[in-house]
Amino acid sequence: MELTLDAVSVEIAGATLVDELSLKAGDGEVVGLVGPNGSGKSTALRCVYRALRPTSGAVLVDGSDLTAMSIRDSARSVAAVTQDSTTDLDFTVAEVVALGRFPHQRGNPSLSEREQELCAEAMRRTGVTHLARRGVLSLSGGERQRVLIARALVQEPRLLVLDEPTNHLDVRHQVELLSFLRGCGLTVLVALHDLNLAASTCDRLAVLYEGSLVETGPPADVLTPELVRRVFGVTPTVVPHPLTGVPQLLYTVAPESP
Ligand SMILES: Nc1ncnc2c1ncn2[C@@H]1O[C@H](COP(=O)(O)OP(=O)(O)OP(=O)(O)O)[C@@H](O)[C@H]1O
Repeated sequence: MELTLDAVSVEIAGATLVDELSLKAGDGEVVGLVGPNGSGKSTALRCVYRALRPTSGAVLVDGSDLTAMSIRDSARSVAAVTQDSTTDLDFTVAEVVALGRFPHQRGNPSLSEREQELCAEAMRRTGVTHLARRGVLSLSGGERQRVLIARALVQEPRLLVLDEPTNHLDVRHQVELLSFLRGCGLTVLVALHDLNLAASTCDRLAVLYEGSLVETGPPADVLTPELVRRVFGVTPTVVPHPLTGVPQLLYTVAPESP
């Protein structure tokens, strides 16, 4: 599925949070949205998973305007894992994962054999099978995050939108999740803070600064010391990863003089 953001702007209370953002993710492409705190990443993603309507511009999937579709129709194609995808109700893990089937169901809440297998497979993939009967409110942050990813997978989306999905995850689960995103074959739009993981995971990066797109391209073209200094205010040393050649950023932490 091809995703296009066409001059998307979001204005709230007179402030422009996203300013004419145009961006494409081709079928099966993994595109990373990076930028400092408050640069508009979550706001842009909200427009894609329909938690927010752009003030102007359009979000298109395979050329069709998302806002012209019913929420149920778009939820069959677009799944989101977001920082606010929490539930206040103490469903079990298995129940939360099964909720991912909701957009595909027509009045019949029981899962078919195929759907049950889909849920089991998603829980295996995300390593939460052993938690199936636990209440989600009792989980650790990382466990809950993996449950939400399992729920997104059973939605069988063609586009996966993830806002900081590695938050709360330990290093093994970060690497596993991002390796999954690399190989899943879905179109992926993911906001990431860790520029090294973003470089290793994404085909292309889009850099946001104060709501505007300042650079887009393959990680090796985008992550220059100049760009990182200009956008993030730190000057890294950029070295190729010894095994993959992907650019990796090293930072120097020195004690501030009193
Ligand atoms: N509903 C709102 N009303 C007013 N301002 C908002 C609203 N939502 C977000 N903002 C502001 O818009 C800006 C962009 O926020 P956004 O959450 O999109 O940034 P972000 O790049 O995802 O940041 P972070 O890296 O900190 O998660 C921030 O300055 C934020 O305070």
